[in-house]
Amino acid sequence: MTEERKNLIEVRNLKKYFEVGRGQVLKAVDGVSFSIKEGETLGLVGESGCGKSTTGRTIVRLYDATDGEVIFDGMNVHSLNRQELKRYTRKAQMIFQDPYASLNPRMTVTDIIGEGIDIHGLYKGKERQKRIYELLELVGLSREHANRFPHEFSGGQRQRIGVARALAIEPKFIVCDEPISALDVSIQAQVVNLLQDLQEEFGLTYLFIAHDLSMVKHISDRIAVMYLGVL
Ligand SMILES: Nc1ncnc2c1ncn2[C@@H]1O[C@H](COP(=O)(O)OP(=O)(O)OP(=O)(O)O)[C@@H](O)[C@H]1O
Repeated sequence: MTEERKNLIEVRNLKKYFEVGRGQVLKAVDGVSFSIKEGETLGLVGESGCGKSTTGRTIVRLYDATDGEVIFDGMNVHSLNRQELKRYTRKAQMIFQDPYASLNPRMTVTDIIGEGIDIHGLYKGKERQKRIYELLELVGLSREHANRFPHEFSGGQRQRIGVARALAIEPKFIVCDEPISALDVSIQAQVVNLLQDLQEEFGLTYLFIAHDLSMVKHISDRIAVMYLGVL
C-alpha cells in the first residue's frame, strides 16, 4: 500500500551547524537524508545530543539550514518568501517534549489553541470558540477546560493541549519531538494512542523522535537511527 503514496517530505543532505564561540563550530546535523511518505510515521532515534531535535527543528524552519534541502510537497522549504513560509508553517507543526515548558503559563487554553487560528485567520468570533471546543474534544479534553491555565492540568493533559495547538491550523505534517518521554509510563500509551487515532482520522504524516527504540517501535512504519549528526 505504501508504494502508491508519494513522498510528502524529502530531506537531502541536510546540515545544521552552530557557532559555539571562538570560531568553533558544532556540527549538530551533518548531512542527513531521508524521505517520509504521506500518512507515514518515520521514527528517529538515537542517544541524547546526536542531533534529532535539531533535525526536526530545521525541517519545520524553527532553524535555518546550514546546507542541504528540505522538499515539502514539491517545494524547497529553505527558499520560501515570507508569504510561502507562512503557508508552510501552517502545514508543518511541532509537538515538544516538555509540556510544562512549551505552554505559556499566563495564557488560557483558549488563548494557546487560538493563537495559530488567529495568526492564520482561520476562524473568528463564535466559529473560533466552536473550533476550540471541537479541538479540545478531539484530544480527549472538554470545553470546561477552555478557560483554565496550564498549571491546572496534569502532564498528560498538558501534552494534549500541545497536540490541540498543533492541530488547530490543520497541518499535514507534525514533528513529534519526544512527546511522551516527560510523561509517566502509565500516561505514555494514552498519548501515543491519541496521536495514532489523529493520524488515521486526518491522514497526518509524522516524524516521531525518541531516544530509545522501544517507544517508537510500534508507532513507526520505518525507523532511522542517528549518531553524532548523521544517520
Ligand atoms: N541552539 C543551539 N546552539 C548551540 N548548540 C546547539 C543548539 N541546539 C542544539 N545544540 C547542540 O547540538 C547537538 C545536537 O542537539 P539536539 O538537541 O539536536 O540532540 P538530540 O539528539 O535531540 O538530543 P536530546 O535527546 O537530548 O534532545 C548537541 O550537542 C547540542 O548541544
